[in-house]
Amino acid sequence: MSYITYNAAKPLDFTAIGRLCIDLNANEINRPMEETMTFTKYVGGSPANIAIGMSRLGMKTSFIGKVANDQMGRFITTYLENNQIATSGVVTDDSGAVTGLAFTEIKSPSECSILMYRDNVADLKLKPQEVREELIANSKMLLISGTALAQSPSREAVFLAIDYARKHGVVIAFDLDYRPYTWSSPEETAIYYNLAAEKCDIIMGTREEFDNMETFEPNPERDDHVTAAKWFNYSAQIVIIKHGKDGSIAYTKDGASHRAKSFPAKVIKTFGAGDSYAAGFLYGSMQGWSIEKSMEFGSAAACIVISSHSCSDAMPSAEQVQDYIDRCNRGEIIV
Ligand SMILES: Nc1ncnc2c1ncn2[C@@H]1O[C@H](COP(=O)(O)OP(=O)(O)O)[C@@H](O)[C@H]1O
Ligand SMILES: O=C(O)C[C@@H](O)[C@H](O)C(=O)COP(=O)(O)O
Repeated sequence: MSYITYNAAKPLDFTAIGRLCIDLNANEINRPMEETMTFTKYVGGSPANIAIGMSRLGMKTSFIGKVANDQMGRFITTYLENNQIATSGVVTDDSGAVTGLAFTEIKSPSECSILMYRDNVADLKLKPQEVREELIANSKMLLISGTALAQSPSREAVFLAIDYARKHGVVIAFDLDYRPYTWSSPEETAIYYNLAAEKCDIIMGTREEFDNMETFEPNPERDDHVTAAKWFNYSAQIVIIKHGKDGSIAYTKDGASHRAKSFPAKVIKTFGAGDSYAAGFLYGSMQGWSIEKSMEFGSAAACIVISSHSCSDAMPSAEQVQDYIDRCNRGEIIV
């Protein structure tokens, strides 16, 4: 059972709204950033990574966002176009805003962190009037991402996109994607995350990300079941709580829970796991696969990305993901 019905008449499979940024991933790995001298540039930002993942998996994909009017902004737009992602919804800032940067530190395969430069970033300047209704109306799924709710006018742009999606029968997926930068208080974070989550069909996040939403409804045991149950009183059909290497649990509106183990992986760095998992899972859901099969696909896609240097550029094709699953099942991936 797949739990979600997509409108097959819509020409676009997937539209994401939110940040388009740059990742600068440390080339000299297994050391602190203080000792890192060179970085490789990739397109980044969680919703951008997920859109690239969906496109690599063969989904007709478009993006709604804002880029800086500079070399980095043009690099991002060109990369999306080269990856068959429609950019008619990507507007260029005219206020002198800059491109958000995420420098990544890879101290060890399990000790990774991100140093973000996000003052006056173009992605948070997306205005409601720049959100093209027809792009959303023509999509089977809209993906929103929590960081875009951190500031106005991007916050209002995302809420308008949600309204358009609901008006036109578009499935809404919410990747919580919590980045502390640009949020001003735990209360502000919880209020806007909750307001958005109420309207979404699929909600995905890590345990820590869901904790941030529970400021006003403490869940002292950090019980996944308690967390998920709340959302079935609103619009949610599926709530996924991710636990890194320990796998993930999907709760569904019928009261069932579905667990996915992680696959073995030769990990280079852990970031990018969530974005590739999201792309793999959402792809499976759009194929009408069971929750378990979709989660398995997401988990294997995550392994491919965390075994690679980049997030966006390493997003796999469906054949690569299936091959990874087959190799794991044959015991060929030994960590
Ligand atoms: N070290 C790991 N080894 C294998 N799979 C992993 C590992 N870390 C994450 N994953 C896979 O990626 C999924 C998402 O990872 P997680 O770390 O929970 O999300 P995020 O990157 O958003 O923090 C997990 O459910 C798991 O399937
Ligand atoms: O989200 C960002 O702005 C940075 C990402 O591009 C980054 O590479 C990353 O951290 C991915 O996040 P994750 O998939 O949740 O680990």
